[in-house]
Amino acid sequence: MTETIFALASAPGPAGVAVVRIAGDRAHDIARALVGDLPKPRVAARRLLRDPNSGESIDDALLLVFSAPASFTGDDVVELHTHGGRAVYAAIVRALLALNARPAEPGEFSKRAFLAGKLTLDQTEAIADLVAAETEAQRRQALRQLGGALAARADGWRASLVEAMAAAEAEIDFPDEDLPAGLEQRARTAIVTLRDELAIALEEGKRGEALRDGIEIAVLGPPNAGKSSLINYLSGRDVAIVSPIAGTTRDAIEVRLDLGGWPVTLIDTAGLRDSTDPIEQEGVRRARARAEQADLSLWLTEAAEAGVPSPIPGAICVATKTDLALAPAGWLGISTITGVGLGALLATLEGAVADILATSGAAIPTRERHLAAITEARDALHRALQADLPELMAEDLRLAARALGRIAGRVDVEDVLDRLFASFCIGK
Ligand SMILES: Nc1nc2c(ncn2[C@@H]2O[C@H](COP(=O)(O)OP(=O)(O)OP(=O)(O)O)[C@@H](O)[C@H]2O)c(=O)[nH]1
Ligand SMILES: [K+]
Ligand SMILES: [Mg+2]
Repeated sequence: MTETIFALASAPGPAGVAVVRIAGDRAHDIARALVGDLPKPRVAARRLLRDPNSGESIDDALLLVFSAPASFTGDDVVELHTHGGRAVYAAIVRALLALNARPAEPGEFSKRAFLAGKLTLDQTEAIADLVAAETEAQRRQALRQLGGALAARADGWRASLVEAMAAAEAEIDFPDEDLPAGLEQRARTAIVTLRDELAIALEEGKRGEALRDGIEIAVLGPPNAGKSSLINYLSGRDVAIVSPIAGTTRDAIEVRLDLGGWPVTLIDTAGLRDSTDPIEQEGVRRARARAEQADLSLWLTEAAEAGVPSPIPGAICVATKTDLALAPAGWLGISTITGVGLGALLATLEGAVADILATSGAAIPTRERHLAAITEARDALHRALQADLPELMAEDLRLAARALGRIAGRVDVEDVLDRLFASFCIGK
């Protein structure tokens, strides 16, 4: 018996269409109380939605019915495609509450889908990532994971452990027998290969995680270098105050950008200089702190004064205001007034970001949770190779398999479920 839950599956209106999802054992009965007879499963039909108590019409809607187990959550599901007005939704909520359906908790639909075996745990995470994806690269990564690529890879790792485990178990069960020569060696080779593959996956996973979060680029330089002008130019908006007064920017200002498909946060900062103004000093302190956290830094200096090398190690050096003076050799020259050099700057940034984020396109780990499981497995394999008793080796191999099983949610799921799904939005 599953409780019947409901939620708005689309963004809150006003909108052309809103989708209300109802799932649970009484979903079909509840829908019948709202519309009368139900269409066949998976065949859309137009119905008048009525309040079951007053009989008053609520909306002219499209109805989609799914029967357990052939639905997203695995139980009976009804989708109401209504007009996307707030009052329409409010009236539907009143009717559903009166029919004893309950508002869904965040992530509850996905959680049910996982518990019904419709999706692996990492696939449910991929849904959350796909919903949150802002750029092409993020969308592709989430879609790969939704397709089950990561779960399949983790299952492959577990499968390759089986041979090693069988060898260790054989030594435990038949300690005095002549086991086939090379059995132990084969097991060791399998463990070493897997351990190295996990180490690579961990490296890739850092990129996978970074792609979910986006790359931070700090824009640094002396006062009046044109930092805020560049931020405004690249974002196409007037996000930061620009003025001829040195020390205009105080707080770090963040702008999210889609840089050729890569998610990037540009950070405008206070011009770096020694100042006696305590507020400006605080701005300079914040600028330096952000520069240290950032994945990439741009060092901007007016072309007329760009002889001095950048004090920020590894920064991309940009000479500004090239409409007034020539950029020195080795510096990227830009002018936000004429637009000269900005295409080249964007291309340079895109290349640098791609260097940080580009992955093999394979099923890479994307979350801290995945990385923790892989780290645990790698460490267990490392211990297994050092074990001098087959019992100890077998135990470490079991621990490694268990850790890898956690990625897709095949083992030990209870402790992660509530935390994971609570971070989803309602209706997912
Ligand atoms: N000629 C010319 N002037 C520019 C250019 N870019 C910015 N400026 C001017 O330079 C002055 C300073 O620009 P800002 O963008 O405020 O410089 P900033 O580096 O953010 O300055 P602080 O926030 O004070 O550190 C403004 O008067 C801008 O209009 C450019 O490409 N050419
Ligand atoms: K300024
Ligand atoms: Mg500024």
